[in-house]
Amino acid sequence: MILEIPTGKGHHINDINDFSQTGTRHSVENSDPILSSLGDYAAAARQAMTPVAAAYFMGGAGDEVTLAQNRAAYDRYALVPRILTGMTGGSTRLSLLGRELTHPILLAPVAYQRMAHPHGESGTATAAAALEALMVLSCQASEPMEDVARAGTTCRWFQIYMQPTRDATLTLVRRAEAAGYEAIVVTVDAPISGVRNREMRVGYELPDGIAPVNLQGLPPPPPLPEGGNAVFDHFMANAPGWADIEWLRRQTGLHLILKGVLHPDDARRAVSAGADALIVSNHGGRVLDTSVPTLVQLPAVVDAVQGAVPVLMDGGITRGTDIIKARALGATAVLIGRPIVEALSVRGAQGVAHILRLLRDELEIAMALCGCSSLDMIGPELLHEM
Ligand SMILES: Cc1cc2nc3c(=O)[nH]c(=O)nc-3n(C[C@H](O)[C@H](O)[C@H](O)COP(=O)(O)O)c2cc1C
Ligand SMILES: CCCCCCC(=O)C(=O)O
Repeated sequence: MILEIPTGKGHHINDINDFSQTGTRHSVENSDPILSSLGDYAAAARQAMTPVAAAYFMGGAGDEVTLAQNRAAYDRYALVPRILTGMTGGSTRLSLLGRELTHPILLAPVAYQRMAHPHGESGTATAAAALEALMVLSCQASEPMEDVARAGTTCRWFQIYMQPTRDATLTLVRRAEAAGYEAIVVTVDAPISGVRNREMRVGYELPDGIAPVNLQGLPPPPPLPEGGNAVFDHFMANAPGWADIEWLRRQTGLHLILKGVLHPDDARRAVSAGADALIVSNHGGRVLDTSVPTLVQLPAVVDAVQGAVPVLMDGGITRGTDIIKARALGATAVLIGRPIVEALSVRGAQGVAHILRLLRDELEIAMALCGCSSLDMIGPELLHEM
């Protein structure tokens, strides 16, 4: 399936072989094997990416236990489908923070997408808009947030890490407001990078020409004091706390979403602090290895917030049936991370559009086969825990 996607820049993306200045090691021709699942794209991405880019985009922290278990958690549940339910008027529609969405598949914030392909975040945004998928842009994007917002009308959530100073955080938020973003997603599970052994083994560093352009000009962390501890006195010297979330809540009228919530007590605290939604996430197993798989922890967070705010989740989603299972355990919507950059590296924006189409199709087919004509019909009674 070849998709022609308007880039928003007056031409169509058809040159999938322009791999200059990226972490992609060879071109992928249109005649390459048919890619029919997100797993097929992951396998193709292993060939398409340089070892350095693959270590960054596909790796996790430590022994990658959480990375593997995020995915394995879906296989612990079998589906118990219902029959003869009728599907008239069926759809995957939902409402989320005042927006009507045609399906519950969001694009997670993923940094440095131009390292995967020159189409970068703008290409992803174009594909997301074509497939009506809400996209979250990383503050560590390799393109200016204003350009990406222009490239795709569904790129409307902006992710931030709390910066070393409140002024710097506000600078990002004000830019996002001005660019038309509707939500600030604050990632709270990575005040410091995890132990990325896979990256260390290949000597990972950003290639020339790829940079976190939206952070340029903002103050770096304070220097390491003489005799100080690198973790506590340098990287974590200005680590954010709940007071900073409450402060940020007062600074902006945009929706405020906390990403990286796993403990039910933190979920309750986030709601009290004014969060409009939560994302159950362990950063795709990239930060604290052996942290709990997200699907395992999702029900506790859903139970803790008692419907006060929508609970989204990410981690390991590659199949429509995964989305059904997440939804059955209380997720309003899901996000995908690695599949975006895997598809991008293989076929640029066309690849991203294709995996979104594949996942939407799989979700619709799985719903139909489970006897669910709407997302609201998906409940825990569909699951058998093995
Ligand atoms: C290469 C890469 C870069 C990421 N960059 C960010 C980021 O800048 N901000 C953020 O909040 N999460 C980031 N994440 C985490 C994702 O948003 C998401 O939580 C995770 O990828 C979901 O798991 P999945 O990859 O199994 O779908 C990144 C993930 C990957 C794989
Ligand atoms: C302090 C953690 C920075 C990580 C930046 C990008 C990211 O979230 C990821 O690679 O994962």
